[in-house]
Amino acid sequence: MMESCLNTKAERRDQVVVEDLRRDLVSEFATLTYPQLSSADEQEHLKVYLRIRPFSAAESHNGESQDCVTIEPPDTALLKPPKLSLSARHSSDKSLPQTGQRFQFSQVYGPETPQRDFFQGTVKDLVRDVLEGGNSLVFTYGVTNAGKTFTFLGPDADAGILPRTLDVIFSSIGEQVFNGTSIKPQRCREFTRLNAEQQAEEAAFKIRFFRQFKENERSNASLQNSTNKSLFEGTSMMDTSEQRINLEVDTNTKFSVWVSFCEIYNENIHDLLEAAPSGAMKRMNLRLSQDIKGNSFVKDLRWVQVNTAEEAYKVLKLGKKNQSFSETRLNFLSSRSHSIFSIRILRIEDIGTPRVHTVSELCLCDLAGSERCAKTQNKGERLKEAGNINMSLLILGKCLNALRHNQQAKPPQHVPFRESKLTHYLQSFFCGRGKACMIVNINQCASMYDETLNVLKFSAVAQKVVVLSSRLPPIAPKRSGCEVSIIINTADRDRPGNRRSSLIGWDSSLEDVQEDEDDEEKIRA
Ligand SMILES: Nc1ncnc2c1ncn2[C@@H]1O[C@H](COP(=O)(O)OP(=O)(O)OP(=O)(O)O)[C@@H](O)[C@H]1O
Repeated sequence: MMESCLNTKAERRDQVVVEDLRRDLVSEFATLTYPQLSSADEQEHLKVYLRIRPFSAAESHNGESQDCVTIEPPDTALLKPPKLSLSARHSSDKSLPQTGQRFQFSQVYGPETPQRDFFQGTVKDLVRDVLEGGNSLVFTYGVTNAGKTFTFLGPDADAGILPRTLDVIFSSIGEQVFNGTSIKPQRCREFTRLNAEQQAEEAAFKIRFFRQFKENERSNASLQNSTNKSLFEGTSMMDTSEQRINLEVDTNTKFSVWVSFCEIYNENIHDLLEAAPSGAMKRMNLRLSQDIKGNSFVKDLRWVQVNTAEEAYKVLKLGKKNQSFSETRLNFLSSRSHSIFSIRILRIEDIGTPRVHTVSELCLCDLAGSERCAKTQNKGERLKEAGNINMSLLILGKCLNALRHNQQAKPPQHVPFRESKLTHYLQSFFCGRGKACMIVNINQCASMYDETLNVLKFSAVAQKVVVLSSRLPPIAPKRSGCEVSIIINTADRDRPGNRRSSLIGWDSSLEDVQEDEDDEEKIRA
């Protein structure tokens, strides 16, 4: 973790003026603490988009195409059981739909939808939001082999939402990239200033990191295995030709872009930007922490400053290489972990000592697919992975159900966010940190009817969840927690008469992040 510029805690405490501290905290909590929403809060339903993938040649050949899914544009899908499905054969079970069920979404995208249209209809607005200082979460949901990774990442020649997001961010920022290296995001909404030594460390990491990329390019050229090749080939950013977003900012406004990439694998969090250790060495487990506003963040996760879309894309590719994939019976390249790629944007007024105005985040999660173990015939490690994947998705479902319940009825139910790492991490996005959008992927195969029905039922609940989105004002001079980092790090901090003392108090309370005790025990064991 970055060091604060004040050296000792005692030094900080000496300077706290209690009344100032109280005033700062009151104004912070008045606007930030949910559920006491202020007028600046927005409430909207979780956006849920359905994407139906096309049949593969083998699926068509094997009679999987039985008109199970019909689209009723623009937002409805009708699911009918295939004639030969297990459910249809058990006609005595009256609880099973025999004529079909309709499900409504924010929008339904059919199998012929190009990646570009899908991106523009779903995620592009969230990219605009993050450039304007908002926070957003995008997550994919669906059974294994339904097209989540295709939608999220896509092949190099047909980029998915994530590479397109990177492209739009950098084409919109254009020349206004902040090339300085002295400011780094920290925790959730804070940032810190780096001293010369820390800046040199960051630069050295980046050189080492991108050197790996060159090495991969070389070894990739000699790869015989088509599985690995399809994942890791493509070393340059494709031209997605996405239209830039017009940002109305003056020439002194600059944007500093940082990315991180981690996975949740068997309930452990791994940094995908750290190379996987060789041999019997285990990956380091990272911990979830919370700032005092209740926002979760991964402690000690590596954030890399990227100045171009190509750099960001390389980070994505290298991280992907470290992710846990395996071949399963249903998907030859199945994600066995939930991967979380986060983009943080610091909007900076770059005159004299640069001042950070907002820290915003777009978090993109490609969730591993739920699966029926009988169908996948998984054993050993694959079975354990599947158990963990299914468990965390089940808890996500429970959380959405409880949120939905609490919005409709009393007494409120406990929302079990803490029962899985995934939901614990995502919690703040459902509780006021920003907007959330879910992408549901299905395939239309007759043999997947039961799973598809479950996914669509899950989506129907999600669609009704209301997400609270606190539109945080830009960082106000000498008031917010973020400003603290500037104040305590600037050279003029000892000038008499400023209100630094109360802000220092706020900062030291931010140091007091909560650790997940279970994790700590696990790591010790
Ligand atoms: N819209 C699409 N157009 C063409 N092919 C697609 C589309 N969506 C998915 N596919 C293909 O379907 C197969 C499965 O897709 P993908 O690997 O994205 O599934 P997944 O849901 O991520 O699976 P898992 O959860 O097991 O990782 C891949 O071969 C992919 O190329």
